[in-house]
Amino acid sequence: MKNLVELIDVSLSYGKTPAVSGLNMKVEEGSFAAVVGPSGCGKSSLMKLVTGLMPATTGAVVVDQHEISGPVSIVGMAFQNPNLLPWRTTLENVLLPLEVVRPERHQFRAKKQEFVDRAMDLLRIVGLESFASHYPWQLSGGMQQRVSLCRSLIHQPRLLMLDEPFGALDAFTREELWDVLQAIWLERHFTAILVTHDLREALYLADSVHVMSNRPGRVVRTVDTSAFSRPRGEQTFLDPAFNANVMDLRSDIRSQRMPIEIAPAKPAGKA
Ligand SMILES: Nc1ncnc2c1ncn2[C@@H]1O[C@H](COP(=O)(O)OP(=O)(O)OP(=O)(O)O)[C@@H](O)[C@H]1O
Repeated sequence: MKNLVELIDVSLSYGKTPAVSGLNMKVEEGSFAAVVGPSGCGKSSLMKLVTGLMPATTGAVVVDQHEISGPVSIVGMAFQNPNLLPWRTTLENVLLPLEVVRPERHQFRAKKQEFVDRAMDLLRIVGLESFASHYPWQLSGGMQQRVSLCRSLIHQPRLLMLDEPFGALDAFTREELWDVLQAIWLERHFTAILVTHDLREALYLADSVHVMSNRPGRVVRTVDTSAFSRPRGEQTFLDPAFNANVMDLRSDIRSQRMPIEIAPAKPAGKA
């Protein structure tokens, strides 16, 4: 299988601050990759590099066999905040990218029924078919995030970038959404890169988990999780190998974290 994304010895600095350095990573077409690491290690910077929103300071970012030098068109993005437009229904929110992005915006009137069918099909997979006419305020946080996932896939991107998409949800809803995302991915088989702080989420969803070092970030270890059969579910959490992997990742990240310096307490009575 060919790589859809490849980062080759990439560095990115913000002024004098190096965010990532010596970053190498490969993501096979059709696979699901996750990126974990200590806070501030450069996970969001990696997202900006792969989508072409930020150019690499040195090194090369290759997407679909081409070294990129600007925003990438084959990508869809989903973030922690679903950012739905409150005056639009679920269906209208999902359709929004097709109304504003080329080439679909020029075909929107002519192909509207086809686009609506496409949106309804996505809403069916995430279990929201009967909420197509509801407004965001009539939906729970988890339902809004499902809509956001459908919106990020409506233009049929080959690459889906997910930046902490479930970070704001409660633990139960989050786990529910893991299965929703897994279901869409199993049906559509796009390539996915998920940035997350949640190690169980990374291991549950991905085929490979890339662990980043402290800033400036680089990949220090890649864990192959393809041994856990799909679809994953309750049985995966009960697998001792899964939990051993969680513990290993936890110790990887702990060893990367900056030590927190705690000033010694001043003796009582002294200013
Ligand atoms: N616009 C900027 N200007 C200066 N420094 C920046 C800028 N954006 C990020 N940084 C620094 O670069 C480093 C990497 O930031 P980035 O947001 O990529 O990390 P992250 O791993 O996504 O962080 P977190 O886990 O806290 O969300 C951080 O130390 C941050 O302080």
